[in-house]
Amino acid sequence: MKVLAADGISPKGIELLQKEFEVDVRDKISAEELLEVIPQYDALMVRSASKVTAEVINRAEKLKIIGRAGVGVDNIDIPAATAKGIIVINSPGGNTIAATEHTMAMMLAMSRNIPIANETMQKGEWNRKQYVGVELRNKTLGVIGMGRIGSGVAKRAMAFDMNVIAYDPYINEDRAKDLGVTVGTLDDVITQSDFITVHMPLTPDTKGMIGMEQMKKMKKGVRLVNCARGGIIVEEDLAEAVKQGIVAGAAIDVFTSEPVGADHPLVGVPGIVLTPHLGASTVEAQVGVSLDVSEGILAALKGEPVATAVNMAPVSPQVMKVIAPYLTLAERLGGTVASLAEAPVKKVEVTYNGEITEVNTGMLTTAVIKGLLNPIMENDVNYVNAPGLAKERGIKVTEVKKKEAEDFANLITVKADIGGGKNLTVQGTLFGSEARIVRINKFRVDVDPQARILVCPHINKPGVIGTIGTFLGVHGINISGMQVGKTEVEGTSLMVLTVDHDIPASVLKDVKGIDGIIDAKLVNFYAI
Ligand SMILES: NC(=O)C1=CN([C@@H]2O[C@H](COP(=O)(O)OP(=O)(O)OC[C@H]3O[C@@H](n4cnc5c(N)ncnc54)[C@H](O)[C@@H]3O)[C@@H](O)[C@H]2O)C=CC1
Ligand SMILES: O=C(O)C(=O)COP(=O)(O)O
Repeated sequence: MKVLAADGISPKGIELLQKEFEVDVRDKISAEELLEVIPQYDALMVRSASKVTAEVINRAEKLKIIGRAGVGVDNIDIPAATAKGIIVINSPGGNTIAATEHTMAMMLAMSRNIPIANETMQKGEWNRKQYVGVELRNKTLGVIGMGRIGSGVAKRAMAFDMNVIAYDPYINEDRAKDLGVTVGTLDDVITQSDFITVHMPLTPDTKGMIGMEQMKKMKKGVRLVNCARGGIIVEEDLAEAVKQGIVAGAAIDVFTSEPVGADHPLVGVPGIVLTPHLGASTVEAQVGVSLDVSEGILAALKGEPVATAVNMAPVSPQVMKVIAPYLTLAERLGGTVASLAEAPVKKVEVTYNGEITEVNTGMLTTAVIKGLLNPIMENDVNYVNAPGLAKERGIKVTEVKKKEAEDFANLITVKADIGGGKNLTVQGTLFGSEARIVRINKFRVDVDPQARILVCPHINKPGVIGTIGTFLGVHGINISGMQVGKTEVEGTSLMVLTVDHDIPASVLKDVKGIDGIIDAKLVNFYAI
């Protein structure tokens, strides 16, 4: 498989990927070049420079994952990627400290005139009078967006004896209060702050959130910081507000369109400190994001789920720890149902019993669907596209949780409605770390869901098992394991044979014709 690492990704993660894949490193790649080369690649790694548009995504032929070595994914067309079943991952925490510290650096640089003082001194001037600054102590800092970076900035600002007031419509107020932050409305932050810093993603809601109207309501002498995304503060309005003295100063790291040249409205305005999107540019952050995303790509290309996927329901590391051992089991239960079903599945009910019910099992249900659809779909089914594909095919998926354990400490039951009043049920559990199918319909079994199994309900009479063994032997198919499941239904049993070779359709048809065999279905776990 081939990976394209664009935009100057740290070599640390690339080295990790090179152990398994061919990696092409293109630190600078134009939009045209990206469009031209993308069909070759299975994975793409970017920072903020490359724009992964719908056109790029639709041009891709093999692309399975886009890794953003950083936080903001506004340069990636997520709906287009999701529609194509392409996983998009980022590194939500890899550059938090870097961006937090850069925000503090920008606030201090702006309030103490450091950039201009340095610039003039480098020219041989000694201007002490001209560059009198302001202190942070006892000032109010308004933080808009109290996520990872916003909280980090608030914490550090308090160490500078600033009062912090925050606005975030999705904030956990207890957490903010624990930090010692006052929670207010957007208007409170705008009217009460001496410094305002923004730390939210660029969305239709946040775009242009701070324009001339808001700036006119701000305190005299207010200073603004944007180390989040260009466009949250309207650039032309900010330039004008600083020129007119409505805003005393600004420190800006990010721009609506990057890179920025001398013609940008914020360039050359006295009182505005600019950096060329350096928030994440520390050695430590770049190693961190590169490793995070490379590990995610390695996992995704092996078909494993990635907790940092942004186009899937998020899964916390704590939940992931609980559910990870069950993912393969869930997928194989889904695959078993697909292989045993005589008619298209209309509804799937996934029931969880035992301790596992204490966490969000959404990803396990997605794993069941992935397993159910993979054997029957032309294209790869993954954690991103599985729910949408099930919906498209009209398969209704429900989840049931029952705290009480049944015969096993934890149990997953997949019940499929295959129409005509018929259901198919497969149950599985973990014995230690080993997956086991413990029931198929009414038959209690103990099957290792590996390789290939032949599932044969049959009449419980002498000779049936021997006949099938001999028949498969004649066709060169070796049996390496066998189980006979009990049932309350008198006179019938279920034989599950682990076979070392594929069974051609014609042989399978003849197996069904053996006296006493009710049915014969092959479950090929290699295809699930
Ligand atoms: N300059 C740089 O190099 C870097 C910039 N960033 C940018 O910083 C921003 C924040 O990053 P993180 O703190 O890691 O993200 P985060 O996801 O932890 O926090 C974002 C916060 O914004 C809040 N939010 C969303 N909509 C809002 C609204 N309408 N009004 C107020 N708050 C709103 C969310 O509730 C959340 O708490 C992102 O845009 C990211 O791209 C991140 C890293 C480096
Ligand atoms: O992580 C983010 O959101 C950033 O803005 C960092 O961008 P970069 O990777 O430095 O181009």
